Amino acid sequence: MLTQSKSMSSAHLDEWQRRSFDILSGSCTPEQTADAYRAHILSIQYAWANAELSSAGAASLLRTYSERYTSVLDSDDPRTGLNNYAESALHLARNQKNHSDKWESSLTVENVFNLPCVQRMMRAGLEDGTLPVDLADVNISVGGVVSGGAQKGIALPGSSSGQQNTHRPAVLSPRAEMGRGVCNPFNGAADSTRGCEAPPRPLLAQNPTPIFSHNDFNSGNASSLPQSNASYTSGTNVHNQPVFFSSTNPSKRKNFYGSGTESNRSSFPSQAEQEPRGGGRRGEEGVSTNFRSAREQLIVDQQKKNSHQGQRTSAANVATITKKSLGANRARGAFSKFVSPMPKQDEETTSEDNTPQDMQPVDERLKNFEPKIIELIMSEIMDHGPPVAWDEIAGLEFAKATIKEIVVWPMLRPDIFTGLRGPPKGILLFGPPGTGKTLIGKCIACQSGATFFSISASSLTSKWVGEGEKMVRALFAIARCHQPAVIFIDEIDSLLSQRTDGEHESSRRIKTEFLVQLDGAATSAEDRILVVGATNRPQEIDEAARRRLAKRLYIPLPETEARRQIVTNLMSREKNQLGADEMEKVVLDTDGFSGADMTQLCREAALGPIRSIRLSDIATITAEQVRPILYCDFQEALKTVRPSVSSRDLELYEEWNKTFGCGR
Ligand SMILES: Nc1ncnc2c1ncn2[C@@H]1O[C@H](COP(=O)(O)OP(=O)(O)OP(=O)(O)O)[C@@H](O)[C@H]1O
Ligand SMILES: [Mg+2]
Repeated sequence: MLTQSKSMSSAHLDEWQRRSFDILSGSCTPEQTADAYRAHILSIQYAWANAELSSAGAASLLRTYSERYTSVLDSDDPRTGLNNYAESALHLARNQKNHSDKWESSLTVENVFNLPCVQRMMRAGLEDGTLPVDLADVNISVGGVVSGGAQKGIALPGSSSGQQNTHRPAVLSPRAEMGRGVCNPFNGAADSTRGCEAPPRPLLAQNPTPIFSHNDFNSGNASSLPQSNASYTSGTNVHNQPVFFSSTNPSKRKNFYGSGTESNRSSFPSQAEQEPRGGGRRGEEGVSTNFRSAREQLIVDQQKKNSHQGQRTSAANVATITKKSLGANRARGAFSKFVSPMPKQDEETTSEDNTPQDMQPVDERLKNFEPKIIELIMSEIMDHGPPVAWDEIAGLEFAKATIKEIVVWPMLRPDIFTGLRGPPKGILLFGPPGTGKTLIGKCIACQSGATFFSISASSLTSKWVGEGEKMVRALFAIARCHQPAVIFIDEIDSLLSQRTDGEHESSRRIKTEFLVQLDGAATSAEDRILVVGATNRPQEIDEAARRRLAKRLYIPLPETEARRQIVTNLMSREKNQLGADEMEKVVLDTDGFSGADMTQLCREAALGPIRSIRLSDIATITAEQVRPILYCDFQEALKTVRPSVSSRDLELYEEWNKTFGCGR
């Protein structure tokens, strides 16, 4: 050995010698011996790789030490070997399920009779009156189902199905017939009409008979089987009298899965019925096994998957109906439920054509629009927010009456508001800031009963050329689908400002499209779409848009009465000691204030009692101990709150109203 490795480096040789000595000393455990041999093998490989050893020498050494190494590993003597192989093999055998466990013969009790050789034998038997193998003697075990061949509802050509209790087997032609013919071989022979009504008992488990093996049952009550040497001991053994079943009776098939009565158990389901039920088949036959063939399992899995998908799809459909899009129909305002901008798992469900459910247009008329655009527009629908009543809007009686006349009533009674009484298709609310234009829009949304689209100019603009026009088109198309509809465009001046030569092409095109759509909405008499625009810069609105927004209503600064109403409304919710004369003084002092300014003044005054509390008390004082709002608080507030609308601006509005407004 050492001579073979003469050329190995001295260091390796030293190691080699030490290991060899250890092995030979007999003091090593099998593990140490195996390790030493493995180190030997590595040394040989190393030496050969470094050309310290010839190939022939390396091969010889490797063979020798590999054999020794494996002999240590495989030896089942615990003193000299590790028995790795046996251990792992046994471990595998113990713990790992053998795939062959799941193998099932493709032969079934149905198809075995379709085999040409079987057919031949049966035909031969029919022709000469004898069978090469008497089916009565035949016990068939296929795929876990044992069947006495003569018991099958075998219908030979020419034989009638009514030939019950005859031992002569017939050719079982249709597959279903054969399946039907397979019966429990423990039937009582005397009552063949009952078919397989004998108490069920495990078949294969007790009598694993090879295919087409002859019965070796003891002869028993064979009187009813004159030509059969098959035997049975009632209730225990197979009796093989021929029994014919009518396989075409669907009720029988159903009964198989029915109440489990004896008669029900007598009929086996056809293959078509058996397969989807998977492993339950044999369980019902009495063999308690949960085994399913791979194909059965596949079918069950697919059914589960399909039904699950079906549920998901229907759930997604419901989601599509109830919640058309992300954010669509979303409640706005502080009290609305948060809707995540991220689509939920269920919402990502796609339909068969892989179109996300959410993205599917809900109306035929919208099919030309991209789902994303529809999505965006739908998200602008204002379903409900904090309700605003007409009474909450102080003053503005003429504007409110006009809006009721042309918005609310026609929406509620379209049958009356027809022809010349038909409402205008566009309204412009203009006036100084903070006078309640947006408030009116919210009130229309609540009170009109129409689908309310609250559109901001920014949602209709896009950096992509052409996208903005599509958005405008989609907006009107969707509004048509949701009639009656109100399209409220706050700050409409930013969308429909006058078209100039220097403006960007895309914004110009959006405007044009909007004007076209506005006209389109106006020309169609049936459409009940109202565009309500609000602006505090009416002079900037394009003249073409101005014409289309036929009813232009001035929303002025609140008059004395309106201011009183605002203050009264707001103070009624707070603890105050404002006398009537003091209230009057407040109202007179606030001439030129807008509704928003009045609100701001009241807020400021409401802070007066809090400011009067000493800093040390602020943490401990109860709400009841806070003093009521007094006139002096308003006086203080009036020092800081100023009207936001200048008289010069006011003149401009008045002027524009005189020129273009529809007010009196
Ligand atoms: N007529 C009013 N009656 C009661 N409150 C009003 C009235 N006008 C304004 N307000 C108060 O002012 C707030 C702002 O009003 P709103 O937003 O409707 O003004 P606007 O006319 O739309 O202003 P802008 O032109 O700046 O958009 C309202 O929330 C409301 O509290
Ligand atoms: Mg506004």
